[in-house]
Amino acid sequence: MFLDRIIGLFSNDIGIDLGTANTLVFVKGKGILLSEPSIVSVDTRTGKVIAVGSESKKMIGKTPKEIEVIRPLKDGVIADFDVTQEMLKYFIKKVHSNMSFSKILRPRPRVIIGVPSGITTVEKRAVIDAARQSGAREVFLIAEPMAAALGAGLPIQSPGGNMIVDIGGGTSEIAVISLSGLVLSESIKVAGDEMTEAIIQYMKRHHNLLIGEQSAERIKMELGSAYPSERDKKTMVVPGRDLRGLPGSVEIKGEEIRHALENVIQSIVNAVRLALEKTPPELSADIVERGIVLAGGGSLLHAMDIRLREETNLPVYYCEDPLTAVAEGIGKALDDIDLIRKISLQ
Ligand SMILES: Nc1ncnc2c1ncn2[C@@H]1O[C@H](COP(=O)(O)OP(=O)(O)OP(=O)(O)O)[C@@H](O)[C@H]1O
Repeated sequence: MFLDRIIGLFSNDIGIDLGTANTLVFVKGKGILLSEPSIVSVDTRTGKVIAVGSESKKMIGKTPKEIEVIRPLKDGVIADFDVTQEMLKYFIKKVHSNMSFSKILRPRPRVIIGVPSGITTVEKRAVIDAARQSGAREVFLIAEPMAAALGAGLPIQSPGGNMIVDIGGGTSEIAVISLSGLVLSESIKVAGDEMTEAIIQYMKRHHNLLIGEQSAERIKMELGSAYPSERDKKTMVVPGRDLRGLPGSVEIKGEEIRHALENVIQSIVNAVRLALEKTPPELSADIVERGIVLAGGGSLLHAMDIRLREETNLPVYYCEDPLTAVAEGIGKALDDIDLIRKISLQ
């Protein structure tokens, strides 16, 4: 116990938003020190990790066959345990490498990790084990929508309904929070990455053009939208490979991409409606007044707020920075051990 406290003094506690698309690390007292894609490149002959994070993302679609670019998380949960552990180890080491004590002592931080609210017991164990084996001395898990609500500055500890819609890469989570607890949560495995995939499939089916994930993501950000607007008229020339395998390009319009994304968006809208239907009436009244708060990178799809406003007849707002809300929320929890104990999932 005493030794643990001494070690704690030398270790900067950290919060990790372990996302399907991006991992963010918040260091207590310092803020978000790392934000990198959750991607790892592995040499398949030796099993050795070659690159992690941003370095690895640059390799997508450009590697020789002996290098595999892996996303160790799928749908918000660990799909490849060993690679996730390597990635966590690398990120934890990276944020600690600038701190002088770490040259003398191996840091053993307390770690809080944001996970999807629908996580199973087995998946929880996998996340905790990965963090422990990456050097954590104590691990707490908190539900991503709870962390996002904290990060967005919602009054989660007071009696009153707060609705947060967190659209990430792999999961969309809708939660109603009151008195530091999740009154209800809906978690669906449909979010930003499904939008990207829908664009890849659309280009293949309607334009006979094969495009990579990075091009599809760019189209989503520059042309995609969730509601009719001026963007419908915007055009873009997309390079790719035709079905014969030859390089080619096609001009596409915003309106087409809006239609290509429709099924994915409708699934998210349906999940929000379902959550609203399940919300106890007393809390519904608060949500009518306070509105719905949007977080997560997927919510940045153009006009997502307008679409949800139209579909629910409720006010819908973005939190200050949707991409960092979960990490900021975990950061706030790091300052308050009582709050951590109250909201942690274990
Ligand atoms: N401007 C934008 N427009 C549309 N989508 C965007 C935009 N910016 C980011 N995204 C999408 O947001 C997603 C990543 O969001 P985020 O980093 O919140 O997810 P994550 O936390 O890694 O995922 P999860 O919570 O599901 O584990 C990606 O699908 C990315 O393409």
